[in-house]
Amino acid sequence: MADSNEPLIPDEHSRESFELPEHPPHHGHPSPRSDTPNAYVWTLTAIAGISGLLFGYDTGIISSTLLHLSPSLSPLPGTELSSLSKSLITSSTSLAALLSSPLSGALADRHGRKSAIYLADFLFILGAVWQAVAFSISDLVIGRFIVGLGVGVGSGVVPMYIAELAPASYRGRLTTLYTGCITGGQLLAYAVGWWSAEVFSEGVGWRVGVGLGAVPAVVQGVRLVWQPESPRWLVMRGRRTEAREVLRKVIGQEDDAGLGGEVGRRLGEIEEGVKRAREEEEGGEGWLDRWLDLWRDRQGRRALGVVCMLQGLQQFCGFNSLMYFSATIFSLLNFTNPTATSMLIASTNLLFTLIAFTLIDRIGRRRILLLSIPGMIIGLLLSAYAFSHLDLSSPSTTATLASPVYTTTALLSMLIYVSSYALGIGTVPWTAQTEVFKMQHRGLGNGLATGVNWGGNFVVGITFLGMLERWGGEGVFGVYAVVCAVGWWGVWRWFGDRGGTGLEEVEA
Ligand SMILES: O[C@H]1[C@H](O)[C@@H](O)[C@H](O)[C@@H](O)[C@H]1O
Repeated sequence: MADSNEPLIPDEHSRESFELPEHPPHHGHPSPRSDTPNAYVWTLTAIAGISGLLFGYDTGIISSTLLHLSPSLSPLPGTELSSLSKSLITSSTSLAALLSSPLSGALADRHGRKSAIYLADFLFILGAVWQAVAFSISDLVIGRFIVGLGVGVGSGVVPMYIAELAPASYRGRLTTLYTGCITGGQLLAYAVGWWSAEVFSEGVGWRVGVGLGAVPAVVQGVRLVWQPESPRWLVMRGRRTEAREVLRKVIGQEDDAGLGGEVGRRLGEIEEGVKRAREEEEGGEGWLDRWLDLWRDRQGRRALGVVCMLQGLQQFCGFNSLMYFSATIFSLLNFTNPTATSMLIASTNLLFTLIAFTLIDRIGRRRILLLSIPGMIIGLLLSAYAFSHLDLSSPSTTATLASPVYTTTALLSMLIYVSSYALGIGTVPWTAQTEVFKMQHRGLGNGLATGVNWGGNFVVGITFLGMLERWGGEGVFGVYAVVCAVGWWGVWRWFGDRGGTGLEEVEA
């Protein structure tokens, strides 16, 4: 159990106190090695990160798409799409991601990380084309569902793939780059949605927007041919020579044939980890066996609980209500250009994710969360206060027009919330879930935690508008503030920090 006397923000140098509860102690200080990634590792990360870009693009494009569907897909000419249709179109993607992500880990363990990314690309392309040529709402829902299957597989596998290629002391930064790709994809989607609506006629612009999602998937699919498998997966499959070759390139040193150099040392660590994983594996290799094995293992169970808590907090804090509906909120608040204002939110998300990129390995995952979640709570409470003075029932009420102080406060408070979110909880769960599991549980654990993420995403997407109608902005943001406060306590109580340690040390 976590020591209740443990300092809230432990000394930077006492990384042992960041351990997961009841995690076996390290043998000595896990001094981070200064193994700066070379150009090859950056390139591999960038190519893998295209999956994150597609995740962001395909979830972000829906906000502008919803505004322009009516003439072409309305059941009757001149009618608007119903809220139910809009909700189905929006949340079919997260529902599909929820279904596919838990399976992605087993797939990646059995057929390799690369095969899973290929599958995701195929689904991204098929789904994009399907949406672009949709002639009914159900066509569009199916297209968005297919894309969602791809998003689920990609988000379950890519952070793990990046972490398995990354040098230990840069792992946080490189996996944060993945989140940077997601937030960049969201911003890109807003920009493309705006541009395509300006340039193309009604009924065509949104098709261009959704169809363009196929392009990055084609680029990634082609470039993936030259991408290596993860060295850990190769060792797991007994393909030692290939693993050695990948490590040689990743480390950027000539192979020392086991003469004590970095390549031999890293390969030895991985082999040791795989050996231990095999010894510990009680059951067979099937999905159910792995699940039972993870569940029976005390540390595995706890690791799963902690990363599911983090992924749950990332979603139930309500952030994606802004990603999906900020344009709607800003038009209700009578902003002259709601889309541009939404882009401000998306840009802030991207900017602060990039700042997190520079901080995460230096400050540590636990500390960055403990410092940033209070910022989210302040932003949400300020939002609740501002919304309690605003009337959302009609876009042009005089109450709204007469309250520039409150609309400005609402916008500023959202910016405080988004920037604090992006610094910590928007990023850390993706990194943490690649770090806390033993090798034999990693694929499954990642997949399950990603499933929790998408479950939360789905729930927030489907409930937000209803809650807003029923409780008003002050009620919804108040609830999200309570979730954050409980989450802060959960992080303080249960979350350790694995920054700077080799993935194999999880086995130790
Ligand atoms: O890490 C990402 C990122 O924070 C995105 O902006 C958000 O939309 C996703 O749900 C989340 O998983």
